[in-house]
Amino acid sequence: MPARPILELVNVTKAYRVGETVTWGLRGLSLRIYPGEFISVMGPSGSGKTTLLNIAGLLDRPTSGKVYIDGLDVSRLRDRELARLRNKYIGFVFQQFNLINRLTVLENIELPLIPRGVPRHERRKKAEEALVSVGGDPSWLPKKPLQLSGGQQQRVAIARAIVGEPLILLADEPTGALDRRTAKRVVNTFISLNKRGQTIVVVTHDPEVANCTHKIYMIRDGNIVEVVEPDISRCIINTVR
Ligand SMILES: Nc1ncnc2c1ncn2[C@@H]1O[C@H](COP(=O)(O)OP(=O)(O)OP(=O)(O)O)[C@@H](O)[C@H]1O
Repeated sequence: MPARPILELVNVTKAYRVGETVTWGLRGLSLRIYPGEFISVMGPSGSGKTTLLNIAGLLDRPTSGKVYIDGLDVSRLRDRELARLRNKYIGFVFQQFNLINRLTVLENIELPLIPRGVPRHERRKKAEEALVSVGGDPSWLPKKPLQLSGGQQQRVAIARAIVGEPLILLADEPTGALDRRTAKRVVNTFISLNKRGQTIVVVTHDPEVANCTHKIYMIRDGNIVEVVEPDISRCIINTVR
């Protein structure tokens, strides 16, 4: 295992204040993720999984504690610097697809490549490759997201997350909206991305998805309570159902 984690959370808390009420999303969580790892996070509803991904993905800041990306303390960075790091390091698949409905599928997928100055024809090629690799069809490219089914939209969102070859892919319930056959394809995509070195963190309620990863972090009340060894024979791609 390389010495330096690609992502490290140290004693991270997150408090949500609504009026007088404070809800704790995370309560002093620490976590290290090394390059090439493929991990999953499971836990009951409200345990802090989405909060964890938002903080790890630099979409939100902790109330206290430290977040390091590739050894860099991101706590003091301004929003613009955070956004730059996010574009370079992180691909995000959201529970709700979060596609931009007035843009075409192609325009959605190529978005992360625009700040990097990738020429138009190359953006198109990479976008098409990313879409096909997650089981999508090139005929979707000129369409608007709302002309596609929910499962198709989620595949577009995954294509957008991987098109820029991020160092870390963070996925929040990536198969939740997909039928089983499509879910298998998406998990296969994650597995082959990981084999090519992609670091992946997947939040999932589905044990058949978690069992395809290398390590399962169980989270409860804003903290990791257990690390479980997956059973690969119970990975969705190895089940006949
Ligand atoms: N924006 C917010 N404002 C107030 N409380 C919030 C906010 N976001 C999350 N919380 C609270 O923080 C805690 C953790 O929420 P989080 O969404 O991270 O859980 P989760 O494990 O992802 O849940 P689920 O599986 O239902 O998506 C919950 O008690 C939740 O109500």
